[in-house]
Amino acid sequence: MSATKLNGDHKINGTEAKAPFLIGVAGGTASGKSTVCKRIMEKLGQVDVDQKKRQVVCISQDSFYRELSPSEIIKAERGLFNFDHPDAFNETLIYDTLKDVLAGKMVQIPAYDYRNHSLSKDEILTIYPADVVLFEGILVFYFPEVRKLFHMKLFVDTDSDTRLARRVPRDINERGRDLDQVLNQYMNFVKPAFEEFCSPTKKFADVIIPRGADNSVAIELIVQHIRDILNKGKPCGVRQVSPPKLVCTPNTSPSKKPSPGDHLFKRPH
Ligand SMILES: Nc1ncnc2c1ncn2[C@@H]1O[C@H](COP(=O)(O)OP(=O)(O)O)[C@@H](O)[C@H]1O
Ligand SMILES: O=c1ccn([C@@H]2O[C@H](COP(=O)(O)O)[C@@H](O)[C@H]2O)c(=O)[nH]1
Repeated sequence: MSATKLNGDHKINGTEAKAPFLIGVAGGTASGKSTVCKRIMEKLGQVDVDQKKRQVVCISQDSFYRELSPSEIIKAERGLFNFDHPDAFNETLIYDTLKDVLAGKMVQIPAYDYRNHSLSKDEILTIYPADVVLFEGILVFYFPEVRKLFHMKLFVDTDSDTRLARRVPRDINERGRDLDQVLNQYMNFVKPAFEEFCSPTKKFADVIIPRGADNSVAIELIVQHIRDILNKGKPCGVRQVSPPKLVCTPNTSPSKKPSPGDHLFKRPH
């Protein structure tokens, strides 16, 4: 799954691959994990940047659902497969992929096709080496070996009624489900698995974000912390990789007015 080609900042087959700062973002379904990641990327001026040049990238744990057998697919179509159990994920592939990411390698991962309960054969996402990698999903802190890889762990803590109220329209409108299927799956699998497997991982978080993306103060603090860590080059907590060498340089050149995406990180000369 990992590729050997590295982008311009790296030596192909060399030793100077960039080691990113790896952030895990966990939380219950529809808690706002993806939205929080998007806000972080926006605040770091990354959203409009070309994929190959992004300094902050995001990977979804959903790209690591394991392939289902034909009988499991039939169950899934009836809302009878437990996609919220740790066994639904390919733990080894998550670990190996994150190790490659930490080694500064480019990785290619399939998008997840929620309508067909399978990894997309057509949409392959290329994750180029970056300075900061966000890895988001319901069970990203569940597997101990995976958990140890993160430099920072965030848990998006949104009230379960709010999460259900968001999940129902999302699953119907974006994931091709009907109301009965969504509610049955929620009551039979999603809610019990959240309580058994996801919620207990909150204790591993460095930062808990109540109310998810609505919590702009928490997001701003996290973004500032990421900037500080990158500037200092000395992340605290688990350290398995060298920090990226970045300095925070707002573009204040008198000849050029700063514009929204025009800020934050610049490599030292
Ligand atoms: N703060 C918020 N206010 C309103 N809607 C939100 C908020 N955060 C997320 N949503 C919506 O809820 C749904 C789930 O959010 P998402 O970020 O995809 O959650 P997750 O990644 O945890 O599943 C999406 O439709 C999203 O637009
Ligand atoms: O085929 C599938 C795969 C996953 N799900 C549900 O998705 C959520 C995880 O995604 P979030 O974006 O974090 O909500 C999980 O609760 C699974 O139940 C699915 O329904 N079908």
